Amino acid sequence: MMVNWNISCLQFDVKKGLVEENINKVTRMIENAVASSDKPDVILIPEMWNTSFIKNVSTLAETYGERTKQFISEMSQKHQVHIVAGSISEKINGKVHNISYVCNPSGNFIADYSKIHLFQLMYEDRYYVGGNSVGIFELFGTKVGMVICYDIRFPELVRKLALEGVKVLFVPAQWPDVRLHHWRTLLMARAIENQMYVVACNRIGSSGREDFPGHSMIISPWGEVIKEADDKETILQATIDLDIVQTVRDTIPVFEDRRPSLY
Ligand SMILES: O=C(O)CCC(=O)C(=O)O
Repeated sequence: MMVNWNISCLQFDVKKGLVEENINKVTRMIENAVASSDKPDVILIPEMWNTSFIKNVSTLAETYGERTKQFISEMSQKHQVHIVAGSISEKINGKVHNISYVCNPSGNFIADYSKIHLFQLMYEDRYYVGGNSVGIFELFGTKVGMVICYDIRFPELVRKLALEGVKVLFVPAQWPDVRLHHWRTLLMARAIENQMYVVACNRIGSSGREDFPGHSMIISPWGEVIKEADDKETILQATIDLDIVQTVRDTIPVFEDRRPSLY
């Protein structure tokens, strides 16, 4: 089992509907990340990173789902890195999902997760269907989980992942500036209450009336912010030590002290 993992979050301005431009950006950022002295073992990219949220989502989902997956598979293999590929729109049985794929260095997809909670405030529920299963998979022999953006408002979901043994939570997002304090607070709370690492990658820039603040974060199981980006394009890098999860869980044994029969 590998204990120390190098993680890189690619924080950038996702261009609405401009798939090739976004793919080129991610290509360059992955090349830069793997060329650094802390070559990542895992790369995380933001929610809906290839098209952003667009009106004609159904057409683009059809056209670019496979194209995008092929690209991720090639990049993972070429650079020998795991990629937690944010999310994309993909049409499955005629319905569009906000779905993330995890690819290993052999170029094989080892997991997917379709966003469970759709964000009504931005009409996501009009264009997408929600997923029906939680996102749990293994990296280097350790259980990890994934939720997407709005999902972090649902503590029950992340607690369920923790109870199933998840030690690291990946969170791709397009979280707006006006609720930046919710983003930071909720991510820290999920890390503290579940005593797990939280690795969250947000976008920057603007789309329509929405501004995005970045502030991608890597948070320890003790709730400390190990690294936090500002609102500029960046590769947010940190090494996480998986042994710390058990140390924190032994220090304050919340999982032993829970009394689920009462709540
Ligand atoms: O919950 C929020 O405030 C933002 C969620 C969101 O923008 C999304 O899930 O796309």
